[in-house]
Amino acid sequence: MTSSTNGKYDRRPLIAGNWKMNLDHVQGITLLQKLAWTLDDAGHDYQRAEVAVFPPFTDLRGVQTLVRGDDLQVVYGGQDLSPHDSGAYTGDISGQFLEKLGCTYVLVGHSERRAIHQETDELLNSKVKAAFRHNLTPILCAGEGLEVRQAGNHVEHTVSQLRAGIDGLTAEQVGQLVVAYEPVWAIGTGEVAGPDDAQEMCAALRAELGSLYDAETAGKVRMLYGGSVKAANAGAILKGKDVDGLLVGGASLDAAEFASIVRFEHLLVTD
Ligand SMILES: O=C(CO)COP(=O)(O)O
Repeated sequence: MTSSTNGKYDRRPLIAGNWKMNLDHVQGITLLQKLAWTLDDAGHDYQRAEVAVFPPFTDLRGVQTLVRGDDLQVVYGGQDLSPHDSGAYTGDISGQFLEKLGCTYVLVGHSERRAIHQETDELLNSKVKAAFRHNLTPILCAGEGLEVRQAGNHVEHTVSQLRAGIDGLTAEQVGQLVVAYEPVWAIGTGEVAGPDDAQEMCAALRAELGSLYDAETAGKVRMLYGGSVKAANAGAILKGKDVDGLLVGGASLDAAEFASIVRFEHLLVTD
């Protein structure tokens, strides 16, 4: 991925910051303001690389107000959503509410949701469908743990998570999807999958979509890599031709670091 037009298909690079359970709504606004200023000062062209943040739910209203008030081009989304639209689901958040708050995206199936909350592929499939019902673009996360990687079954494992997550979607929906490959062993550990690993998996995921749907549909899907991404390694990972962006955790909490990931020179090459 070296441009905003990846060959025949227009896959605008997406650099996404997952804040996880960090930053209260005041801290969140401060970070977003700083990020926007830094990117503006650098003359960032959002058409060349889209920038998204995923704050905690309690920050979203403040983020919406700031984005609207200051006319920011940064987009945002929820870190999760309920498979249901409303009702007696204490503690859950409906896609309907996220849509009302101006969210563009929603993360589905982050490995921390899969591991800590035991979310199954079947549940995640209903969350993906709930996202589409509320005009949110799901970012479906998939990736293997260390044991699976060591056994050499990482491609099969991750591809099967993707297959289960998109069960029953139309080709039109799949074409809008974003998929994030996040190897669990590389999240928050400082271990990064090598650029070749990221490319191998993104290509395998795309190939699977090609065989389940068709090449044109698969060619539209943006594939992100996530796991210990920093400004120092972002460029090498983004060189993979099937890697269309990054899902950044820890480094997205530092405005300057995240802005330099967004601004990595490879994103700015014109073709
Ligand atoms: O889980 C991640 C993003 O969703 C990756 O987190 P880190 O970048 O902190 O490893």
